[in-house]
Amino acid sequence: MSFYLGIDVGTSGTKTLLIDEAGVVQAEASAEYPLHQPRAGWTEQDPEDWWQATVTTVRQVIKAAKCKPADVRAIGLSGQMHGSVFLDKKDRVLRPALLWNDQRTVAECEEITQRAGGRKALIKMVANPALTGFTAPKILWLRNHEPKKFDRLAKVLLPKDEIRRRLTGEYASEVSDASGTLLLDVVKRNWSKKLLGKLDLDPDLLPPVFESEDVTGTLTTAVAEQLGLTTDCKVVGGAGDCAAGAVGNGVVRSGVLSTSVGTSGVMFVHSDKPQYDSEGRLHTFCHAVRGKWHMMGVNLTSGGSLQWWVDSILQGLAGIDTKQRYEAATREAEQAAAGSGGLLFLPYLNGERTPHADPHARGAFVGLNTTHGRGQLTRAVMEGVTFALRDSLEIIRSLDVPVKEIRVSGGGSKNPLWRQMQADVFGKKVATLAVEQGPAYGVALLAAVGDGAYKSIEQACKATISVAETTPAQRKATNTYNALFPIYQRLYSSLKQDFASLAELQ
Ligand SMILES: Nc1ncnc2c1ncn2[C@@H]1O[C@H](COP(=O)(O)OP(=O)(O)O)[C@@H](O)[C@H]1O
Ligand SMILES: O=C(CO)[C@@H](O)[C@H](O)COP(=O)(O)O
Repeated sequence: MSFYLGIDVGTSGTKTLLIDEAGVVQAEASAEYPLHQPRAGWTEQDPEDWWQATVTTVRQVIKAAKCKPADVRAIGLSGQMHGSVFLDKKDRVLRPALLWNDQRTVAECEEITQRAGGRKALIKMVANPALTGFTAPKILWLRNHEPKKFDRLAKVLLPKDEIRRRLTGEYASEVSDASGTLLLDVVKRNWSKKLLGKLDLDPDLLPPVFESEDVTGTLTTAVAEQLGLTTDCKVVGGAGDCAAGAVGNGVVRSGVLSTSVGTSGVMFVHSDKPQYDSEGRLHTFCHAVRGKWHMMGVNLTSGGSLQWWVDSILQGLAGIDTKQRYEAATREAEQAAAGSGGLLFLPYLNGERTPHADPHARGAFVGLNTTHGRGQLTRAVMEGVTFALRDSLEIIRSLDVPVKEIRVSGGGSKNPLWRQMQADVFGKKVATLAVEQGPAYGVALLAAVGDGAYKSIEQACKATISVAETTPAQRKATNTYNALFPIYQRLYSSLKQDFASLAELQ
């Protein structure tokens, strides 16, 4: 029997699981680590924390599954996208990694756009506009703000690719995650020498780029010993967490769309050819499926908004564990009617990406009155997050991309109220999968494909992934949300200037 490991280096923690060749999960483990915010809008993590979490969870999973080391044939890696691991020539980490939701690079985004010859020229080279979360502006930030460290810079790796380096001793990336650096020619699926030249960046700073199912190396002797595996164990390219999650949801063909309510919110659609939103609100990235692409809208503080609300604001619920806190809060939200009594919430707590690429945008409750209670406020937070996903869905629909089926995933979608709310806000039934294991499952499948257990990723998904349940939209709630959504959409335009003025005062 062959087994495959999937490792997802997430923002809140690393999740690892082991599947057999039929795709059945044998064991899983997770380990959390801190996120550092040295200033408002800055987010950083220590790559060493990711490595320790990887070692701990792999060892736990191997111990629990009781499989023979030689039977673990391949590993797939997934991780939070866009993060920058800066290494010197001896592979020493130069500073904490800047993360996907870090907003410090506004000036560097302008610099990139200008050096590229304007926004249109940039999109032609790398399929996307410059956004603060992406990796290229982080490299320029290091050059502009920490020049001594930049002088020692030898390699820039994405979070999961740093884990790959530690597992195999190899520098490598793959097309889906590399798309989010803003340095990949997304159409040609290789680094854009043209943009690197215009940015005056040495191409050697970047690792070779593979397709997601390609084998990029095998475990080093020391690591194989440390993890209780063998040096024959392969490590495949893997995928950024969005593409990996999509593979884990079976979103590997046209017409199927997935949403994820994690810390971030993602609306992801498969595409057989590169397709663009001319306004650059959706990202156009390579899919983890060979020769395919995807578009996605990303909300920076999606489930993260409910997490903030429940953990930081609902102090009355302190003292009970996280799961119970969410359950208690959402039970109260369930008592409130759809539309939260005319209360709207904007989930832009840390700025936003889709549809408003605005690092200065902030959260807001609008429409408060003295009859509103805690349940309505909690419900408004969940509805605001769901409206933000609908913003992406509307852009996808406006591009004539077929939307036949919506599959929901992520921690938030495990909650029945949030599943129903998504169906009602989208005005379309949503599906949940029999086994929803997210990005770690997706890359474990990629590892199985890389090892030859399946002919293709499409075949692997067909054999292992099935829909368990569908939640239809309720007409009355959909009507309420259809009436509120245009008001929600107008609020950002009304407040945009004030968000900018507030930012100046900080
Ligand atoms: N029981 C629950 N009810 C509602 N939302 C939940 C529940 N449990 C988790 N969540 C939401 O899921 C989010 C975490 O989802 P997850 O997919 O684990 O995120 P990530 O991988 O980004 O850390 C939390 O921020 C929270 O909003
Ligand atoms: O920035 C993006 C995708 O473009 C995020 O999706 C990150 O990849 C992190 O995701 P989570 O840790 O919230 O799942």
